[in-house]
Amino acid sequence: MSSLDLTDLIILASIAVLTAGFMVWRGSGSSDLAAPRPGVSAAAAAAAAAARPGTPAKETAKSSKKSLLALVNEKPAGNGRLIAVYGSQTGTAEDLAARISKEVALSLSIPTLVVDPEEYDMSELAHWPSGTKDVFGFFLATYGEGEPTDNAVDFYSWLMDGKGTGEDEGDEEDDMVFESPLEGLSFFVFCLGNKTYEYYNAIGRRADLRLERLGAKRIGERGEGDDDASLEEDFLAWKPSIMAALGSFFGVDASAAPSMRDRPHVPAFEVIDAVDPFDGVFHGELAYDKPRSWAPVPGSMADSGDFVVVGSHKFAESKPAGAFDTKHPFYGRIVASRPLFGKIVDDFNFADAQLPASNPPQWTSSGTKVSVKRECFHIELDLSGSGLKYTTGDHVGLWAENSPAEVARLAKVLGIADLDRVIDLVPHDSSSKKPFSTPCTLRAALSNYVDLSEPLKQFHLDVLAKYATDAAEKARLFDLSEDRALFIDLIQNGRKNLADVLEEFHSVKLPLGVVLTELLSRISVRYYSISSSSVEEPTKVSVTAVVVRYAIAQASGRSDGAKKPVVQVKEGITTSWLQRNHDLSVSADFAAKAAQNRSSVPALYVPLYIRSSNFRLPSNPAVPVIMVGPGTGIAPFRAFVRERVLAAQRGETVGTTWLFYGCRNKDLDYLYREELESLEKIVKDDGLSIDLRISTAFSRDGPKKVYVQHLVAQSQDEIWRILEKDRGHFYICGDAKHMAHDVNAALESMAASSGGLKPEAAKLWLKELRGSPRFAEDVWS
Ligand SMILES: Cc1cc2nc3c(=O)[nH]c(=O)nc-3n(C[C@H](O)[C@H](O)[C@H](O)COP(=O)(O)O)c2cc1C
Repeated sequence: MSSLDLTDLIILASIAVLTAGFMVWRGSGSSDLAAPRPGVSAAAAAAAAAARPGTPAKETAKSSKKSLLALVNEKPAGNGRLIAVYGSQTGTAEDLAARISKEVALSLSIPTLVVDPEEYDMSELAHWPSGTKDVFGFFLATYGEGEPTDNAVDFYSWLMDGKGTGEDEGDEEDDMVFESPLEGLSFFVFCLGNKTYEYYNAIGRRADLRLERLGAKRIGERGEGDDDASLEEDFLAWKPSIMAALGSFFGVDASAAPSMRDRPHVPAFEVIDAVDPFDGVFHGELAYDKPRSWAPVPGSMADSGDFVVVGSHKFAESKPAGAFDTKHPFYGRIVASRPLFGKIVDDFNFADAQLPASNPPQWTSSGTKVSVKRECFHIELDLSGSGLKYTTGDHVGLWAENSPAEVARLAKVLGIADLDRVIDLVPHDSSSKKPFSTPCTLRAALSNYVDLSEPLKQFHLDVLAKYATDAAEKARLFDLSEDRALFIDLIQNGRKNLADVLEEFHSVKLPLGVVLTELLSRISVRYYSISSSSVEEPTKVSVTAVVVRYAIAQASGRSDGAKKPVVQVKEGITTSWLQRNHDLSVSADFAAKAAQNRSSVPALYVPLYIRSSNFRLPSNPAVPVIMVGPGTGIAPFRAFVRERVLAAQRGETVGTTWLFYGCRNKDLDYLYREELESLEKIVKDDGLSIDLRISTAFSRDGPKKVYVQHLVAQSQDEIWRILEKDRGHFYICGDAKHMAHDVNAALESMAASSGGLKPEAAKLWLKELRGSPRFAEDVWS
């Protein structure tokens, strides 16, 4: 097997995960505090209490949004403010909004506020008083087919049609329905998107134009970030222009501010020993007002065929009433789990790097070669008791946990001796919201609340420099924070996280508050295409996940560092956590462990949420379907195929059900092979009324690489007939950048050769098909 470059690997390994997520902890935290412990000042305790988010997020969802206009009165009048609004799913837009705000506060000494539009009544923008000299900065990500993020849906819909119905696209006639034009508003926009998607940065662009048309005053050029190339680079290139525009808007000369090196760092939060809370301590639960207690209930889990059935106890939560949502995930139990790959590795060659003396368990090495284990799991999660429902084709969101090994590594470099210490957070500025539920143990904070796997950004190096006690280390960290090429070479290319850098720079002594709230971001939700059918298994969802795992060479960041880079294996936070859950579920002593009553979240109970999608089977099973889903792109199609075979077993007439699947080797990574072959056999043996076809492409089994788009091209006459004559449906799931792009190209050339259309007409045909309900894509890049 040849070696892969990092981009290939990340694409391969992240297949089936649709990253998304947001504001997990907003609205959590108890409003009650017991008397302070000795050693904790009453002021600190009061500040900690004040920082608890007051309004539970659920209430927000019930349209009791906070008044945006109330913010006008909250801060003393002066030079105005920057109010940074973010539409974010996986946290990038939120992070950029916070970074600009911090820089404006530091360089321009202008007060700032970061606003989640889901929490506020954004329609009050129409009444924003022009005398405030405030600026609104909108950081808006685009998803799906040009859609806003979940937390920006209401705001965007209001902005586009003035009514909040989202039915219009912000046309001129919609201007009329606005209660008043937005003349009082000054604004700028930064768009977050990815060029591989058809609707690149659609939301930010539309919002920018619409704000202007409604009379708002744009104070600086729109920024556009492309996640396919480097969103961070785009942001850094845009930032100076917007800082200059903000400086002139506020009438502040930023060049008069002290240089970054000379500015002291002011921690956003301080960590204190927790005030004894009578409500208890959070042990990693997400987004609840109070810590939860868990009690085992008798009875064993149902057997599920040939799957491994895990444990025999079920825990009931002392659960919060009401519906679950992304801010209040349900804890579902992993009830079955099985590996899907044979013995398979990815090889990496490091000609001039140093391999560690002992190999971690997931890899072997010989000479200059490192072989990393590839793993893929089918994992089933129990929804019973939650009231959560799903439809085949939906996504399930999961919130992962950091690995205990990574927690221990970071604890060691930070000098944390007691991970069971119960802590609370005290904000520097009383309006700052705590990023996660407290009081909690340090173990919970480092395991469940902050993401230890994320590579550091360049501005983090400036913070580290300020806490370095050794002069040479300090100077080097400042250099790394200022010299982009040096940073890319020595930090970014090695995807170094906080522990990696702290292991090199020993003199950095970081306050815990800075670590937990500024250098590490919260663990965000990752969405997976559900691979079970809701008709067949209404109270269980399954995911199909490849573990993200790769070897990387890390060059030393120190000025006096070793010449040879050191090889390290990195793992994705969510998929490696799924793998650990799998290992635990099959471990011999698990049942005994699971039987213990626990105050923390019991093992194998995972926070989850169902997100509905437009990826749907036709309601009439007689309508033919063609599905293209290589790798873990097969996930929703496993469900589609099972559901259609079930319909045939129930006596219904089912149309052509044609799956195009591709992977490397038939015997190693053909996902659900046995299951699919057995379904084909059932169809044949029982004479079911379904035309089930499975076409496979194995890229590494033969002399020539064969991919799904080649199979589509080979069958183009038949596919053309199914789509045009039989009005069949066409689905694609998997990698957006290469596979989906190539399959679309194959469809266009099919329209020309099988359909006899001229090139322009073939283009138009594809465009119309893509815009019709007979076409759906569930893709990621
Ligand atoms: C499932 C998925 C769908 C996406 N759809 C689009 C899209 O239609 N247009 C676009 O420009 N970017 C799209 N993106 C890219 C995101 O907008 C981009 O990664 C952005 O940085 C995410 O910001 P956030 O972390 O704040 O949510 C998509 C990303 C994912 C994971």
